[in-house]
Formats: sequence, structure tokens, C-alpha cells
Amino acid sequence: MQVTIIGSGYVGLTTGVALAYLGHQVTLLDKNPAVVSALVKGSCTIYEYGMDELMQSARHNISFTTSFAGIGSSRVILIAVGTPPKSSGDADLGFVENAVAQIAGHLDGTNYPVIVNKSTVPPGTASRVKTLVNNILLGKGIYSGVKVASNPEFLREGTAFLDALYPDRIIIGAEDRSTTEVLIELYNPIIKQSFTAPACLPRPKGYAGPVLFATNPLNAELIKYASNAFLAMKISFINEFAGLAELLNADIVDVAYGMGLDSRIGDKFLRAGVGWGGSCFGKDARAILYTAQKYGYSLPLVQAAIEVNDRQKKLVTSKIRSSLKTIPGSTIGIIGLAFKPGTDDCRETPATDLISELLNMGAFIKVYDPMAMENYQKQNPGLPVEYAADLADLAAGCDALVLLTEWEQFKNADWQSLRQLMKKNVFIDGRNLFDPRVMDELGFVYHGVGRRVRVKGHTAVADSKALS
Ligand SMILES: NC(=O)C1=CN([C@@H]2O[C@H](COP(=O)(O)OP(=O)(O)OC[C@H]3O[C@@H](n4cnc5c(N)ncnc54)[C@H](O)[C@@H]3O)[C@@H](O)[C@H]2O)C=CC1
Ligand SMILES: O=C(O)[C@H]1O[C@H](OP(=O)(O)OP(=O)(O)OC[C@H]2O[C@@H](n3ccc(=O)[nH]c3=O)[C@H](O)[C@@H]2O)[C@H](O)[C@@H](O)[C@@H]1O
Repeated sequence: MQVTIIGSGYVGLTTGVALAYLGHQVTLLDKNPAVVSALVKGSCTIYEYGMDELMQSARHNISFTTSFAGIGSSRVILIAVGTPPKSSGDADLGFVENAVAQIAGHLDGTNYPVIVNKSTVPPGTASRVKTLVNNILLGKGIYSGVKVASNPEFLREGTAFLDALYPDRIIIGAEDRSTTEVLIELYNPIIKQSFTAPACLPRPKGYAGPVLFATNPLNAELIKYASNAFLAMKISFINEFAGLAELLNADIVDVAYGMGLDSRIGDKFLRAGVGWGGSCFGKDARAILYTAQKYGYSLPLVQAAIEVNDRQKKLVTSKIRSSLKTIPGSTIGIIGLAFKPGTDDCRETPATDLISELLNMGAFIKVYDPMAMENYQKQNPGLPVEYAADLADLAAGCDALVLLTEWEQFKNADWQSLRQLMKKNVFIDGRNLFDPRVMDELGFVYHGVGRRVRVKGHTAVADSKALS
């Protein structure tokens, strides 16, 4: 099937490469010439596990362009442009509308591709897009039979290809059966799992394909917001209890493990930490609050999820202050800049607020991330921090280390040697990556989140289990 994807960012590029891998003819269109020329030269603009292998085997099915010319010959057009927040919290649909206007401007009435919103857009956008396209076509004297669908994206950065090839669900919000069928055809290899799994991403054991749910566009749009708000709320919930656990001298890792044993609760998204980051949870929570407000309604749980997250981000500073006693003049090493492991994305990373707060307090800041240093530096030009070459370079001379991103390689580093390079021995583990007793034994003054006191001889069941 001929597919054009508008926007070659995290969603557009990974979706495009996955669809091309499945055998579709994919055109990746981005308005940014720098993105397109990098992709044409074979250099990927984002880091995502599996990109090189999938790109290599799918290369013959992909083309890159900045031009909308010929877009009418596509069977499906997926819109995957950004929907950033306005200052009101509402989603800014400027990029979507611009893309839609360009699409409509290039349709001549001989062929009507299905136009699909993959971007996260407020409920009602599919019908708004349809009106926009029809008006533009009417202006050209074309009475259009264009179909607009909503097909929200649920991939997570860092596991984008895993999520694209082996999703839990595919939500198709279409106004009629024939439009749904076009999208079923697009996703057929995934629904039937009829493709050969790439070597780097074998089919998960027992995985039998996604649940396909066909509904109307409005429901599909709301499913996306409700899902992200729920996940954000789940993390905020465990973070709220982490604060209480610290006061009680309980251990939130054990508490989360025990909660997750109930299949109604589940063990996912119960990892306490420095708070959720990334380009979507905050933006989407605020956008759906705005939508509710427009209808004179409130969403207090969603509001609280944001408030708890804001409070959580401040927690690290108070932990550093209480353990170092004084911050001005101290050297603090930040371990991890990406908003989560597996990605080079630094949008809304918890590191940003923390670093600026510590700089304002007069600390000297060193930072290190295995993947996200270049992005972070680009996004924060002139920030007075030292970019370390590796963990040893980071640890040297530090009074405190603060772990913000739980990259696997951090877990496996030689912390005994790293400890010896430090001036003082404070370690703030913002992701509860380490076993407190081990860090104690290595000579660190260790603080996790929601697990303040270590009881000698106590064996926390969950310490060795990964909560994901
Ligand atoms: N990043 C993620 O993990 C996920 C994002 N989403 C949603 O998907 C959408 C896209 O997100 P990202 O991929 O992260 O954004 P991004 O910012 O990484 O990429 C968007 C791309 O669209 C291009 N673009 C903007 N307007 C254009 C136009 N008129 N024509 C052609 N290209 C245009 C930009 O140049 C940019 O390269 C957002 O609505 C986001 O909420 C949904 C699920 C996951
Ligand atoms: O709409 C989107 O953009 C996407 O947003 C999230 O995906 P993503 O932001 O890539 O990453 P997550 O794995 O959800 O993590 C988000 C943040 O929550 C934090 N987190 C996650 C899980 C947890 O238990 N605790 C926790 O603090 C992570 O460290 C990270 O900062 C959703 O998980 C995706 O389903 C969705 O498609």
C-alpha cells in the first residue's frame, strides 16, 4: 500500500520505518529540510533501538521528501506532526492544520487518500480536519468524498519499534466501515503477525497480535487522552505514596511490588521516582483539562496528577540540601539527561528543572548521559554545566551524584571505583535503580525515593525484581 507520513519526528519516522519493514511503500514527508536531508544521507535524526536494522532492510520501500506534490496518489496519509501546548494548555493544532491545508491543496479530486490523525489531538479534531479539507476542495470546485480517521499512537520512546510491531491494541476511529477496512489493510501484517520478525526484535513469547478496536473518531481521540492521563496518574499515585513511605520509614519498592501482585492493579507504571517527564504526559494532561474546562467540567484527578508531579520534581533538591547541608559551591554530578532510558529525547526531562534550580543556588554542575548529551546541549545552548566524557569523568571531584535516568549501563558500572573519585559520598537515586544496602556497603550516603531508612539484614523482596 502507498502511504505518506507527514512529520518525520519520533512518531512519524519510527512508524514509517516499521510500515516500510512490513512491505508498504512509504513516503516520509517533513517540512524541515535538515531532517529530510539527514535521512536521505542515511543518518537518523533520533536514537531508537532497532532503527539501523529496520531501516536497512526497509530502505528500498522508503523515500524522503519535503514536497506535498503527488500526495494524492497515496492510499493513506498519516499525520504525525507535533501538537505542542499553547500557554492556555490547549493543544496547538497549527502544525496539523498547516499539513491538512497542504494536503488538500495538492488533491485534485481524482483520488481521495484516507487522511489519518496519528498526532495526539483534542476530541473533535477529525471532524474539524474533514471540514477544513472539504472547504479547501470546495474552493477549487471539487465536491469531496474525503475520509478522515483517528488512529492514535501509543508507542513509547525507547521501545518504539517493539510497540509498533507488537502493540497491545490498534484503535481505529473511523466514520464508516470502508475507511476502517483501509486501515485494517494497512495494519494487516501486524494484526495477523504475518511478517518475519527482525533479528533485533524477536516476537515476544506468547504474543498473538494486537486487539483491534474499531470505534468512531471522537472515541478514538478521547481514548488517547484518557490513556496518557491514566498512566500519568498511576505514576503520581505511587510517587504520592512514596512521600508517605519515607515518613513512615517504609519502602515504596516493596509496597509497589505488593500492590502490583493484584492483577486488577498490575505491576506496570508503579515505579516511584523524580516524576514523569517527556513531551507528552504533561502536554496531554493539560490539553484534556482545557477541553473539559471548555465544557464547564473539571478533571480533579488529572489536575492532581500534575500537581503531585510538580511537587515530586522538587523533592530531589530538598534531598540534596538536607544531605549536603550547603549547596553553594558544591559540585553535583547529574547522571542521565534523557527523560527516560533508551532515547536521546530531552523534552520535559526532569533534569532541566533540577539543573536550573541547582545552578541558581550556586552549585557547580557536571552532567553525563550515554545518548542524550548532544540533544541536551543543543536544546540548552550556553548552559553553564560541564559535559563529562563518561561516568568516571563525571564522578571526579563531586560532592553528590544524582541519578535521573535509569540506563542499564549505570546499573552495571563499577560504583566502588566511582565512589573513590568523589570528594564527598552523597548519592541520590532518583529512580530507585540500586539496592540501598549495596550502596551503603560501597560507602555512599544513599537516598532513594520513598525508601529513606535501610534496616540492616532486611531483605526487600522487590529489590531484585524489575517493576516496569
Ligand atoms: N513522541 C512520542 O513518543 C509520541 C508522540 N505522540 C504524538 O505524536 C505527535 C508527534 O510527536 P513527535 O513525533 O514526538 O513530534 P516531533 O516534534 O518529534 O516530530 C514532528 C515532526 O513534524 C514535522 N512537521 C511539523 N509540521 C509539519 C508540516 N506541516 N508538514 C510536514 N512536517 C511537519 C516537524 O518538522 C517534525 O520533524 C504529537 O501529537 C505527539 O503528542 C503520540 C505517541 C507517542
Ligand atoms: O503519548 C505519548 O507520547 C506516549 O507517552 C508515554 O510514553 P513515553 O513518554 O515515551 O514514556 P513512558 O515510558 O510512558 O515514560 C514517561 C515518563 O514516566 C516516567 N515513569 C514511567 C513509569 C514509571 O513506573 N515511573 C515513571 O516515573 C518515565 O521515567 C518517564 O519520565 C506512554 O507510555 C505512551 O503509551 C504514549 O504513546
